[in-house]
Amino acid sequence: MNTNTVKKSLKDSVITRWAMLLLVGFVLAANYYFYDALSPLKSTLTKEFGFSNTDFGLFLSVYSIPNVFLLMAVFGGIILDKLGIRRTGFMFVAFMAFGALVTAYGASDMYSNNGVGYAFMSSIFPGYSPELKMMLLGRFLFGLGAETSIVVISKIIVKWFKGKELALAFGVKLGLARIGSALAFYLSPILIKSETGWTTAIWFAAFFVTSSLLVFIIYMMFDLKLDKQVKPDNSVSESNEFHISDITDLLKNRSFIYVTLLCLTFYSAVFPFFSFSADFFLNKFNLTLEQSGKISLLMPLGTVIFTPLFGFLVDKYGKAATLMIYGSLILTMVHLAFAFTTLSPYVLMVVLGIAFSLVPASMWPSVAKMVDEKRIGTAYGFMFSVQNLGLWAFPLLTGVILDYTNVEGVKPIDYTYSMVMFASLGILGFIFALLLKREDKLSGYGLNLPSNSK
Ligand SMILES: C[C@H](NC(=O)[C@@H](N)CCCCN)C(=O)O
Repeated sequence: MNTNTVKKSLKDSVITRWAMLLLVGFVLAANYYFYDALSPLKSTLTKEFGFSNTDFGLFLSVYSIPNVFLLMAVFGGIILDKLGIRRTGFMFVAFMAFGALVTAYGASDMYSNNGVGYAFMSSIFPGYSPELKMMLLGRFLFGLGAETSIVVISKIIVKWFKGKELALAFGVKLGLARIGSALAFYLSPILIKSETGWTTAIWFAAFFVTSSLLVFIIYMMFDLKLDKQVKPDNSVSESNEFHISDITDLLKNRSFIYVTLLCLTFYSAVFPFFSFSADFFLNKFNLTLEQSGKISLLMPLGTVIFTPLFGFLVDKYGKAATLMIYGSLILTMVHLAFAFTTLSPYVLMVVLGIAFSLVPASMWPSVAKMVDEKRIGTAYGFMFSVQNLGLWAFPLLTGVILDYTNVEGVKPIDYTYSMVMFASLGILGFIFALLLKREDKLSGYGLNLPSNSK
């Protein structure tokens, strides 16, 4: 046997690795679809179950509770680095599907007509409707599974693409996720009008997530095959002991701290805003639900094009640290424009899509430069838990601000103060992006260098 022969594995085949990306992209699209599917239904939930702005904010933010207060994304990342992609992925995608089904059940007539759990939910916290409580439980379980499954998918991308087209792959992966969000804003307002009742919109979302579990099982077969090729005797598993120093080392790494804080502030100014955006356009520009839903979906649609494009540019020319600064600045300007001008929301949402491509396309592959691949699950999990603090607090705060600054039942709802809050988060993100770039000169991770030069 010629010992100089370099053994080819599945990931050396361009077609196979991009096919893997499509498989896990489907799982991610389903995840994002469900996350956003109820946002265009805010006014329907108010009509059907009497949700206030705060109730709606609570419903959005309960997604993050397991990840912030039970540190599930951190534990998920540690479990991932220890148990490996297949077992961890299966477990958390299954949680996500179960949570989605419970949410849909909570909104269904089956449940309202004294279905399983109705009596119990009626007996606790009587200030909240039984529907809201069951839906909160479902979204809690969904969030528990959804965040760690994004960590798993990020690790899958690093596994197949590191040293190759990593930033482009992250960009395409995020593009697929955003197609899920865009579809949600497009389809939900249509599905609520369906003959089978408005809850069809939620059931459809829940079945989409459930189907993604089957797709993940298909991915697992390829993952197993790759592991057998890369570790032929299969005796060395992916598992790895976790040491507390894995976390303390991350906390001592200033670049990692800045990127985590940027992640927290930037995403807190995007996802919570996005969840309220259909209602915001409806109120500020006096539009119908369908019109405002269509404006909202311009942002994720824009990112479908721009994120892979910026990913490609980051791979080829670098400049990730600089692009994160521009992204945060643009984000701030868009929120200020939403707050104080009547500039076309169509244009502003596309510009927001550019900001929301610049930062993610640069941020996630940059982490792979700062952290060893064996610890990447822990690192992404940690970032997600911190970020979820924002995804928990800011939808809630938005709802509270809206209820506080508006008279109940009076339309249109004024969003100015909420938009100022989002713009302030953008400014903080801008500061952390500047600090990250400065730190990179000292640490030498080469965040501004092309992907394959590090
Ligand atoms: C990769 C990144 N996703 C996240 O940061 C998630 N923790 C939050 C997802 C919440 C909405 N689905 C992204 O989408 O850029």
